Amino acid sequence: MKIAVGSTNPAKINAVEAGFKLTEIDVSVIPLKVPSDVSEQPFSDEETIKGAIHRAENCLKAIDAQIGIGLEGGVTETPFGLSICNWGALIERGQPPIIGGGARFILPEEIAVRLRNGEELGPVMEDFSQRENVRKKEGAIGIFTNGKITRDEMFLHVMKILIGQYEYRKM
Ligand SMILES: O=P(O)(O)OP(=O)(O)OP(=O)(O)OC[C@H]1O[C@@H](n2cnc3c(O)ncnc32)[C@H](O)[C@@H]1O
Ligand SMILES: [Mg+2]
Repeated sequence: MKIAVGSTNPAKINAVEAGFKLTEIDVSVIPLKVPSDVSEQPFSDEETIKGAIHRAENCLKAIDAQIGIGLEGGVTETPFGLSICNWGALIERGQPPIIGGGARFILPEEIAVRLRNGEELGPVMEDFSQRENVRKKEGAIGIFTNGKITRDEMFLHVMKILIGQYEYRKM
């Protein structure tokens, strides 16, 4: 089965491949650079979910895959500080989107301040950690959890939530 993923970020692609490896479904995963049609740095759950859905929809418009997947990273304000939020959408052609979210934590205030001033988390994390391509590797979550949970592990969890719901719908 052809599965199109609306990203070329290896942290996301690895998670999609690892997610389907846990199933009986034989897939070929096709990474596609498609627009999310939301801001580069989504700033609410709503905007982040929209980004994930748009990526999945735009995949299905771009090629003849049976399933489109969108994974989107964002942040959202809470009474306790700015939280990371990550959302995924799995769309089977002709069906409504299946949606699921990822693990969260509150960002240190020095990072949050920079995002509220319009910077993007990816570059801020590179600057803060003095490491390159953080968003494609461990991610902010990897750095601030001391490597306990990396960005691809977090997205793998999202993929399990999506694929599990997809299987449940088929039962
Ligand atoms: O190529 P794409 O698929 O766009 O992958 P991305 O890394 O840019 O990921 P998103 O667009 O989904 O994430 C939105 C923004 O948040 C950043 N971001 C999200 N989670 C992150 C994390 O864990 N570590 C570093 N940057 C992160 C990312 O760089 C973007 O600025
Ligand atoms: Mg991006």
